[in-house]
Amino acid sequence: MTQIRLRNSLTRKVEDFQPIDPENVRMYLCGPTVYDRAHLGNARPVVVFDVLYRLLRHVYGPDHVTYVRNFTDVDDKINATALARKEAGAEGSLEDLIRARTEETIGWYHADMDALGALRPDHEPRATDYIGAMIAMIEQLIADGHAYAAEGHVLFRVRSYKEYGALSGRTVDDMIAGARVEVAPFKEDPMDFVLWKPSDDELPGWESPWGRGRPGWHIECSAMSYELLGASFDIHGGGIDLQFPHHENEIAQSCCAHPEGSFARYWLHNEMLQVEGKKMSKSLGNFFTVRDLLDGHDGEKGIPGEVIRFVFLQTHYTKPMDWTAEKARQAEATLRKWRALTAGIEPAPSAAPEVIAALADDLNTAGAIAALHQIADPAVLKSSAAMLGLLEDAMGDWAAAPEADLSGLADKFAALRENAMQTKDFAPVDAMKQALVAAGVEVRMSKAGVELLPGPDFDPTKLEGL
Ligand SMILES: Nc1ncnc2c1ncn2[C@@H]1O[C@H](COP(=O)(O)OP(=O)(O)OP(=O)(O)O)[C@@H](O)[C@H]1O
Ligand SMILES: [Zn+2]
Repeated sequence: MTQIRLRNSLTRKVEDFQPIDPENVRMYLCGPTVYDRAHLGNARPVVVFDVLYRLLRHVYGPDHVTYVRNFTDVDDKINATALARKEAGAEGSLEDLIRARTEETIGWYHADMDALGALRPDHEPRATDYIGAMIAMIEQLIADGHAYAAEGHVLFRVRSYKEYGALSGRTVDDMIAGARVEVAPFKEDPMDFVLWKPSDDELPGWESPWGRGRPGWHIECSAMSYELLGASFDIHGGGIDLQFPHHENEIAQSCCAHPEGSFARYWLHNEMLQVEGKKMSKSLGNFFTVRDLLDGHDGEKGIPGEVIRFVFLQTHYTKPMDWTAEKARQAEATLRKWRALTAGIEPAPSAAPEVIAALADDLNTAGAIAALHQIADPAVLKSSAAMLGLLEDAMGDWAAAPEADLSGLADKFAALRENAMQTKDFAPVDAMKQALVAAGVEVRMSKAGVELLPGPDFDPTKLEGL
């Protein structure tokens, strides 16, 4: 059996991966807060952990891996978007608007991540379906002296858990000095964090022993992972931005509520997708959405999901990376070549050992791609690329359509339009526009000029004679 090695953030070492139960290898990934479209950075963990999921399924068998990725559908940012809609005159109760917003966002998320070739996890729990489990966990923590209720809140008593800080390698005192901890009069210690908080009538809330309220973010993952994977499981993943405080708090809650278990054994963190050296994030405003990239935006043409995936996989998940148009161009050229080579070919029964070996070496995806370049047999290329979620039929045959070069036609159309301005005879312009539209070309006219973009029904054969 292939020995997988993974860099464990807990020990800061690359270790042999030994599952608790090879019959059921269990992995949890922190999923999105569903208030808006995912940006490109949010897609990086999805692609990285999808590759790990594929590798685990390959090594242990597809029926012996359980992958859970949650949806955080209770959050102040979701409430704020729903409230803004209500204030803008949307109909329905705030609760209906919140539900509509989270449903819509989950739909977008699925469509976007499917387009990147990510397999759906085995479970995608929504936090609002696990409130009872969260309340039970909080009660246990209070009973054991790890948490206390105060003014409608419940707080985790950080000093009650000696190992706190082990994951991020910092002491509690260092953390207080470095972090923006919220000081509140009802806290025993500024480090203590919220497990439960009160909701006013305007906000979604659930009845609890501490009054009507809602859970804190960290307890959501602890409760959902416990319910679906148990007190001890194998791998916990997420972006490095979640290591502190989110993951540190998950560990504290889970290990204190379930001392019989060890919570996650291997912690994996992906580094950030950056824009000019800074994390792409909603709060910095330096983001573009996955959908923008897929569909095209600001005059740029759309990029196939497979190309986006390939670009991600060329950088090791532990390294920060930038998105560049040049990387996308090169990835597209490689994929077009490989897709032409493997079109209509049945994948070989197994993947090339060098590709598996690279992936088993702490997900060396760049090494696996380098190995793909060396494969001459198209059948083996196809089965090996599938380990990375590439060259699969499920991605559609986007590369089958010839690259459309519409710039010559755009120039011609612009010249016709120029001319019509003088002659006041717009019939030739209209005729050409109709022909372009009939060929599935989107015609955009502005003061700056004419732009022709191939639409979803683009058929280049219909352009002949233009
Ligand atoms: N720039 C990035 N690069 C890689 N992963 C990221 C980046 N930004 C967020 N993530 C990851 O995306 C996942 C979903 O996170 P979440 O929904 O909490 O993001 P968010 O709060 O919407 O993003 P932001 O950080 O932009 O506010 C997490 O695993 C997080 O680590
Ligand atoms: Zn989490």
